[in-house]
Amino acid sequence: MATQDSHDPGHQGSTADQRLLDRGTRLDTHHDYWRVLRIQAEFVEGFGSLADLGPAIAVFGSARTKPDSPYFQRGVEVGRGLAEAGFSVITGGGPGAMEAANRGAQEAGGTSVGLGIELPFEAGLNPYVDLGINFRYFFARKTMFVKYSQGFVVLPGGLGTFDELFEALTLVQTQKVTSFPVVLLGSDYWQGLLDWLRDTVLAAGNIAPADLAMLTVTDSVDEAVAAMVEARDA
Ligand SMILES: C/C(=C\CNc1ncnc2c1ncn2[C@@H]1O[C@H](COP(=O)(O)O)[C@@H](O)[C@H]1O)CO
Repeated sequence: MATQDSHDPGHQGSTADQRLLDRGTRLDTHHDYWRVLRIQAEFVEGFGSLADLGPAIAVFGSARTKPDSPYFQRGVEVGRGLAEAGFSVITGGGPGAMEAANRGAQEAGGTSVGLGIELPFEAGLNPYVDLGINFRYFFARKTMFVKYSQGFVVLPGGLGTFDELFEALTLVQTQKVTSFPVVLLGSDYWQGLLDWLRDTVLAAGNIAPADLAMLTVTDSVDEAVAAMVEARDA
């Protein structure tokens, strides 16, 4: 199923998130009352569509990863490996690393899920999504990633990927979710972040050693899949 109803006629050129959050509209309380109903509907649709998904892993990574990048290939492999291990694969439904993981999952016969987001530059769901939902609001969509997955595999990415990664880490740190493996795939890309977290953030006392231990960095797709299987079967 792929719903494509996120556009609001009469609001061409802006997104629902902008109308909720952007300067000039923040104090628009009259419309905000009605927005609450749309936000509620988005949660209802997400919960309704994903409730029967079964064990799933979310794969994140850059929307800009090109098909000729080694990380695109790794995305395909991780999608395939997770599907072969019995997981549904959830991504942001967009291009790049998301498309790669959806493709691997679909080609392996797994359930390939895309949680798209309404953006000013519309890209639409990638063609490898079997179960697709388009969200207007980032925060509703982010709830779905965490609620319906049992762990995250994170390929190299930018701000959107960091947002998803650090939200998961914060939820684990504050024990809002427990037993939630987070694997960073690609040591050449991620090791610098790990070094900074250890040498600067941990050294400043702003995180605990246990917080750093939440993260596994690997170059092995098999190891990433194994970490998810181990947490599922524990
Ligand atoms: C940039 C382009 C299209 C963007 N389309 C997206 N579609 C769905 N989800 C997206 C998109 N862009 C970002 N996201 C979310 O953030 C993560 C990737 O962000 P990053 O900044 O690229 O790392 C991703 O996991 C999505 O959930 C046109 O090429």
